[in-house]
Amino acid sequence: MKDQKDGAQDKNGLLRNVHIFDSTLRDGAQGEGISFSVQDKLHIVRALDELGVAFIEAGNPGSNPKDLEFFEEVKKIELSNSHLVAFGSTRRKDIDASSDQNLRSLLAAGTEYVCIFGKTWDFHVTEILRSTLVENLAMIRDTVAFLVGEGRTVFYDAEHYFDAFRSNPGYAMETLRAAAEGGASALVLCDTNGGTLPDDIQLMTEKVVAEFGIPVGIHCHNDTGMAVASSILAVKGGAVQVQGTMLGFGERTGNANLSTIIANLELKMHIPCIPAGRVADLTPVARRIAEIANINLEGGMPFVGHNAFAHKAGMHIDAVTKNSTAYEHVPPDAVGNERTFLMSEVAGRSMIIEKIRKFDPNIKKDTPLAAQIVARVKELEHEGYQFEGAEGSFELLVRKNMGKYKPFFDLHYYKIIGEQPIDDVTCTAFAQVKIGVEGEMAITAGEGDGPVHALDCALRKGLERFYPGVRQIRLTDFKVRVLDSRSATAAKVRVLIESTDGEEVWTTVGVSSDLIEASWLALVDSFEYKLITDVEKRFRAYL
Ligand SMILES: CC(=O)SCCNC(=O)CCNC(=O)[C@H](O)C(C)(C)COP(=O)(O)OP(=O)(O)OC[C@H]1O[C@@H](n2cnc3c(N)ncnc32)[C@H](O)[C@@H]1OP(=O)(O)O
Ligand SMILES: CC(=O)C(=O)O
Repeated sequence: MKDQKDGAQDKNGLLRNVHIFDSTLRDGAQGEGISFSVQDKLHIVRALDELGVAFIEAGNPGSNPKDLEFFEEVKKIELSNSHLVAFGSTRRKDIDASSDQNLRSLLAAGTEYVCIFGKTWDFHVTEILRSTLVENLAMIRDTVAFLVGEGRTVFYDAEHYFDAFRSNPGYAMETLRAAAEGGASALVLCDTNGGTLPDDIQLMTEKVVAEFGIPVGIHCHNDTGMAVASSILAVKGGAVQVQGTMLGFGERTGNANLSTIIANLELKMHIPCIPAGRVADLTPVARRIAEIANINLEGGMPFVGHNAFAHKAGMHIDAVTKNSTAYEHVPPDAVGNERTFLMSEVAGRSMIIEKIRKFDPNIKKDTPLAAQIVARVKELEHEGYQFEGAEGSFELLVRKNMGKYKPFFDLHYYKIIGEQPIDDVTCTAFAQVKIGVEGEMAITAGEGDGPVHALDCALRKGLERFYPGVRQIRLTDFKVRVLDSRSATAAKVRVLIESTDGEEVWTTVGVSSDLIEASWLALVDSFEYKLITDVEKRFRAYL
């Protein structure tokens, strides 16, 4: 790494002015609820390499057999943009570096890069290591020198650097000097407890940058909610390596979120930190990593969340359709995300017009139809509907109001019989449905694990004969929300059903004071949505 102004070309010929050091697989794995299998780790390595982070801290080979197995497996992957880094601590006190088992494991991992953390804070040396300040300096110097002697490039993580500097600045600097003397290639300042504010981070980073002729890095935890800001200010203070985790995974409140940092460095500060053009892969990579980690990516996460470019207020939607910069700080596709408009009672005609254009590209904003649909949406939202997350039902509503909808079946009745669960029998409900399709009647029955499942089975059986496409529908989510809990059993409920046919995913909504009826309404919308879109697909294929 060189000076930020010059940029640095690594051995793959990539120019980066700041190096991103991803610790998702190490510090991220210390987050609650995160447990990566070896396969998960390999998938994440591929995703990060595709994004082009410079370094992937892949784990602690001295920690557990899973990390050891991972280091064996990862050798088989050829990386295009990233370098793997093995992580561990300085040698144990009062022994030779060469006989330290953890350091032996680090060498066995076979990575060119190694990251070593050591104690910077005098209090940690005496109270946690229970050693002397002099021995700690020797542990740092010996460890780095030993690994460098074995041909490794060593980054030195100064644990608790900022607390240490406040407590005993002279000793904090001595620890960094010990690492530099050992041959460290970067000094990384860690806000381990995450309690330092961004302006202090910048000042204390500047001091180290001025003192040592070695690249300086930053590693922030998010305990004050400012890890991203602190990392950015450290860069302003001269740091050229930023450590963090994708999506901010990590112990306690997490680590600095690299998806936010990368976007800000690239798009706001114009500091290259991943290969040119790759910032447009940020959202798909972030979502893939969330998927692998089995964590729900927060909708409101900057740049990559589902809501990062979702507009709901009518006036905002109107403005964005005229000129997106009116309410967007960057174009969503700059980070691989998408703009969405959320349908709700606070929407206006512009929002509706965008939806209607799918069916009639020539429609104008002042058409009475737009006002009619807005009024109907607002009326239904007043009754308890919510179309924001129910695009399927909203689309049917638009079609019905435009006269572009013909029902596929008529319901004559449905009946539910609840059963007490019997040992070894999973079905707890029975439903009967009578429908008519173009003059023909069908009475079908279904058993299910609960009344909605039973209704789904009965309706599906009735429709399959006429519309074989319904066999592809699978219900993937079912959510119930009580709308007025003060009315006890008479309260209205809103049911949202998510369905898929393997290609598309759609959500539908039903509202009633009766849970079964609300579920039925959402279920019928789901089937109708599938049927109408199938008809249209066939029609388009025919054309
Ligand atoms: C800030 C950070 O995130 S640092 C990384 C923290 N990550 C982890 O702890 C996850 C991986 N850790 C592990 O798997 C285990 O802790 C191991 C395998 C590394 C060590 O396990 P054990 O040998 O059973 O030790 P244990 O975890 O109970 O205690 C830690 C030991 O390391 C010592 N230690 C802590 N930091 C350092 C350091 N920088 N250099 C040398 N020794 C250290 C402690 O003094 C303690 O030794 P002691 O019992 O002689 O006082
Ligand atoms: C090294 C590290 O993870 C820390 O100090 O926070």
